[in-house]
Amino acid sequence: MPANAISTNVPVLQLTDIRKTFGGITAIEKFSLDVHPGEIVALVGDNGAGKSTLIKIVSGVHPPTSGSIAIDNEIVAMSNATMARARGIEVVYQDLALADQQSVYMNMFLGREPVNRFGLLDRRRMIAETEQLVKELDVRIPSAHATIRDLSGGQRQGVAIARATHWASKLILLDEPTAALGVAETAKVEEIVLSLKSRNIGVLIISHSLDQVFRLSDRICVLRRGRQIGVRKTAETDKNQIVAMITGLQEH
Ligand SMILES: Nc1ncnc2c1ncn2[C@@H]1O[C@H](COP(=O)(O)OP(=O)(O)OP(=O)(O)O)[C@@H](O)[C@H]1O
Repeated sequence: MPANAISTNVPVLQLTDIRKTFGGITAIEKFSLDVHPGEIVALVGDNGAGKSTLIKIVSGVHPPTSGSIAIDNEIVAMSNATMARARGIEVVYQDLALADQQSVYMNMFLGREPVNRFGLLDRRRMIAETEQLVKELDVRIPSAHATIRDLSGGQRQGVAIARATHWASKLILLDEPTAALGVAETAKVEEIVLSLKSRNIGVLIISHSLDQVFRLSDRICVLRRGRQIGVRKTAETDKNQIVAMITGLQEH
């Protein structure tokens, strides 16, 4: 795939008129958004704006109350995370879902381990695929055999993103992927996120850091109290405008 793959016209993800209520609470209202292959879209908004709820809707954790989700122009119903994964959608959370006691390569395949013709774990394949992906994404870890608990926060998040990349054919959802990391680790993880563009995967990222949003995203979608306030091309906006949209304190 070319290093700077160009977005096609068919969105990898198309959300139309999504609404989500929890009892009497309306968490998301009339929300529509497209994400294209190779595009990074940032979701920003204040606490409680509905960002995590949206990620959970796209990852199959919460079915929407109404509205539609299309993957590659096909309307899909995803009533659990397994169905979303089967559609090529993977999520990376801030609190990592890695097995601490296990090796990097076991984590890459957690719950989806390949077996060889004798019905045994195909470790050779797991290690080879892990090593290749870690190299491609430049995730700096001692080896595929390293135990997760011995890695730094940045290395772990690198493994989590590498795992998502291994399984996601369409879309990766990142929910505050660097919230727990230091400056250098954050820079490395951001580099890995940017490298996903060349794999033609769509990325939807939640971040509270506007600096990060401006470093990574192609477009920024602002949410306030469950409503989409607007979408801006990152190159055509600035932090002041986005802050005004998030807070609703100024005209935009
Ligand atoms: N499972 C749930 N049950 C009831 N209400 C919920 C549930 N999940 C989210 N909400 C409500 O939906 C609204 C949106 O919450 P959400 O967590 O999506 O916001 P957020 O933008 O991700 O916030 P933060 O930045 O603080 O994580 C909030 O009012 C929240 O209380």
